Amino acid sequence: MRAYLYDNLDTDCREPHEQNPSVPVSVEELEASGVLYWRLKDENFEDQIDKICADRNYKNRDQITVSKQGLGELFDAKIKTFFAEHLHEDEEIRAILEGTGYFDIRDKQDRWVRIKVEAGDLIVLPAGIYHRFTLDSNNYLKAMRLFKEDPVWTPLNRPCDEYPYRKAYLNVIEAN
Ligand SMILES: CSCCC(=O)C(=O)O
Ligand SMILES: [Fe+2]
Repeated sequence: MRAYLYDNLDTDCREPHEQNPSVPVSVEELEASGVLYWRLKDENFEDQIDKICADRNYKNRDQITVSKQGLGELFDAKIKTFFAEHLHEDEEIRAILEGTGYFDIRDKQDRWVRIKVEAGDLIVLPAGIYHRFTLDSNNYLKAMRLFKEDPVWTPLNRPCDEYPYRKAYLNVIEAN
């Protein structure tokens, strides 16, 4: 995983969009915005996932393959929804199984931070954080999705900041 400030250029979102010179963002800075990261080793991958699920009370899991083949005729619409800035009332938890892609999060200074993920990365986006997702130019990512409850997966788009979990998120971030 690598994170850096997004260049905010209006070009294809699948390009790296890394500022020049690059402004790296550390795991600690991501944590300050409530984003958690684990690097899972290849051996006993599932055991590591099971331990994180037990520690963080994640009860359900499924898989998603974000590709033309994986999503079929839903692909274009899903890609558009994923890249539309949104938040959830629950954590967004993804263990990357294959491929690569980008999660963009709005940090606590409201800057776009691009998080490049690859197989072996596990990322947790906190409830209430504004984020978006895109594939990169490889156009393929397979991820395990973990959930505290049964997923009622409701991406809620900006600019409404009145959501209770947005307020709760901001309170937690301000408290840090
Ligand atoms: C790899 S799926 C991530 C896309 C997303 O933000 C979502 O599921 O809401
Ligand atoms: Fe999301």
